[in-house]
Amino acid sequence: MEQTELVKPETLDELIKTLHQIFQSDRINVEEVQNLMESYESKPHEWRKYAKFDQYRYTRNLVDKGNDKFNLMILCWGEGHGSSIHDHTNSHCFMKLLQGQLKETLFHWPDGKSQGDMVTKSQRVLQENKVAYINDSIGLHRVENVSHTECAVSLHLYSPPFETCQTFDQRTGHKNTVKMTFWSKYGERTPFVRLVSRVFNCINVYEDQNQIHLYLHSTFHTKVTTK
Ligand SMILES: N[C@@H](CS(=O)O)C(=O)O
Ligand SMILES: [Fe+2]
Repeated sequence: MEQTELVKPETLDELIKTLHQIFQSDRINVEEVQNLMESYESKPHEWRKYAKFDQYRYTRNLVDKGNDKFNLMILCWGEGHGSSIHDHTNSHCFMKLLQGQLKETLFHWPDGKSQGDMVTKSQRVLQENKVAYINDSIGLHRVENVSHTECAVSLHLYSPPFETCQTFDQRTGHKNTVKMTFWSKYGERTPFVRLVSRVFNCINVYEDQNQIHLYLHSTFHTKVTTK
């Protein structure tokens, strides 16, 4: 496939600009995107504002909507955090390590007949600045920050964008459809129910594991946490 000469992006903004150019075309050259993302050298001060962590699980933070051709997001993985085994809803998925290390385990799709554990295909540890690629024809995966002392940050590009995926039970291969949400968008924490905030006359509502935080209107912003 034809490839334009790509200049190494010096900043995250330059990388995003070039991604916009590449994704104008309807045909995607996976190697080209992978090389481009790999050539950007991670500089924490450029992405720190998007990197919002949660205590309990990995977070998904939207960086750019790519003219609706792709979603670019930063995922933040605390010590021991990991994803369930999941698919990528017929999209391309590129994952670049911005900080730390992540273990990726690939699985075969369950065949629906055999009982028992899902079959592992391969496993690797991704190092800083490296880019992994997966789509549904390659298989399913689970990503984990196995470190007990270091967090990890990764940059994900999905094209076309998707909002639901399927997760799989490793022991049985049974699947569930799940909705995927953003912990923050463009560096701002995502309110979780706008309606609730109107009813309760509060500024924002955030869900955080099984706690709900209401930020109430008052001279001083009051935080109320419910169980
Ligand atoms: N695909 C996952 C992250 S990962 O485990 O590849 C997600 O978008 O949440
Ligand atoms: Fe994934």
